[in-house]
Amino acid sequence: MSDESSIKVALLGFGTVGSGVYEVIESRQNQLRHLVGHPIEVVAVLVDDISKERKMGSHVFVTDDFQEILALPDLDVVVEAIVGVEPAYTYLSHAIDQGLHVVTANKELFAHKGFELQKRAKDQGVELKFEATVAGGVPIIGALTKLLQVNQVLKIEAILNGTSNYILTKMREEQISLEKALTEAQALGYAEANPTNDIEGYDALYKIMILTELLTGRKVNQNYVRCAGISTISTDDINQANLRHERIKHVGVIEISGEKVFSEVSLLTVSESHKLYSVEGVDNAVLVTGDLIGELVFQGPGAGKYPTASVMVEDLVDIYNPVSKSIKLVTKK
Ligand SMILES: NC(=O)C1=CN([C@@H]2O[C@H](COP(=O)(O)OP(=O)(O)OC[C@H]3O[C@@H](n4cnc5c(N)ncnc54)[C@H](OP(=O)(O)O)[C@@H]3O)[C@@H](O)[C@H]2O)C=CC1
Ligand SMILES: N[C@@H](CC=O)C(=O)O
Repeated sequence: MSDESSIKVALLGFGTVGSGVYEVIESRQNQLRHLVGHPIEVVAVLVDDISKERKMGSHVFVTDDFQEILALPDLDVVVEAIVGVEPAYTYLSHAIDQGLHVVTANKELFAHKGFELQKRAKDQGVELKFEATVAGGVPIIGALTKLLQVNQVLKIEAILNGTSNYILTKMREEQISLEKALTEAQALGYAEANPTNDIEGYDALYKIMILTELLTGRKVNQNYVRCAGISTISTDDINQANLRHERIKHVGVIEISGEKVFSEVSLLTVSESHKLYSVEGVDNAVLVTGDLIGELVFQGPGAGKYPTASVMVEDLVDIYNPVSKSIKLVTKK
């Protein structure tokens, strides 16, 4: 790539997340150019239904055929925000085999095929970034992989589904039904295309699988992780807990002791002294216990257009940013 040429990006998906990534890239051109030394340009978008009206520049090539994306000349990166394991796995495998870098937000895909994709990317010498797959806008993958490399992570306790936390908060604060709160979460762009994944706990389960794999280096079988969602919770349950100064939270846990690893997603009733008690609305929070550092808390928006686009564009910059790639220790004279 010459100094003048742009970094060419294809977006897979133009829903809540994909359109957010597009808008951030468009609106932060100067900053991105400064960070990576080149303009970043979205040249193509893959969607399911090409007849839908989209807010994007007329120069962007829109298609429902992934082969047309792969055939584009000089493409550098594929940013994926579509839904489910397939066809995303096939698309990203082909992209990697063609030498393209990949940024993904697709947790269902990454929980089931992250291992295979990472091996493929390593073999091809391309970058595969997946910060957006866990905890929305909270950069927990980067924190665990870049900032906690020396620590032994012993435990993670986390609220990982923004939609469930939003629903539980609204049910308590406004005494509305789960269904009504879910409709609001969908309108705000927090929920999955199939919201069963949120309220039955699968979305948080995928995130726990990804974190467990990251920490242990071992592939996780979904069937070995117990998973419960919030679908059975009523306002009555929430009010009963409230009377005891407790809150019901949807929590994923990972405990690591030597070779033993325990992971699960369940409902937890927490008292006021618990760090997850005051994590409200769409926020996620990840409590990390490291053997050297003790307990750390990472908290922030766990879903939504711009928080998710934020971490994806940071991932994109991280692939190219010459500063982060070339930090060297300076010897004092
Ligand atoms: N919403 C959020 O807060 C977060 C979502 N994610 C993940 O990001 C991904 C996208 O989520 P979100 O933007 O909310 O979902 P949306 O349903 O809003 O958007 C999905 C997009 O993908 C396109 N699409 C779906 N299936 C296909 C397919 N087979 N081929 C081509 N295009 C397809 C849709 O096309 P069309 O527009 O034509 O329907 C749409 O543009 C998911 O994997 C989700 O789990 C991750 C973190 C946060
Ligand atoms: N539906 C998910 C979106 C982000 O991962 C959630 O609510 O957390």
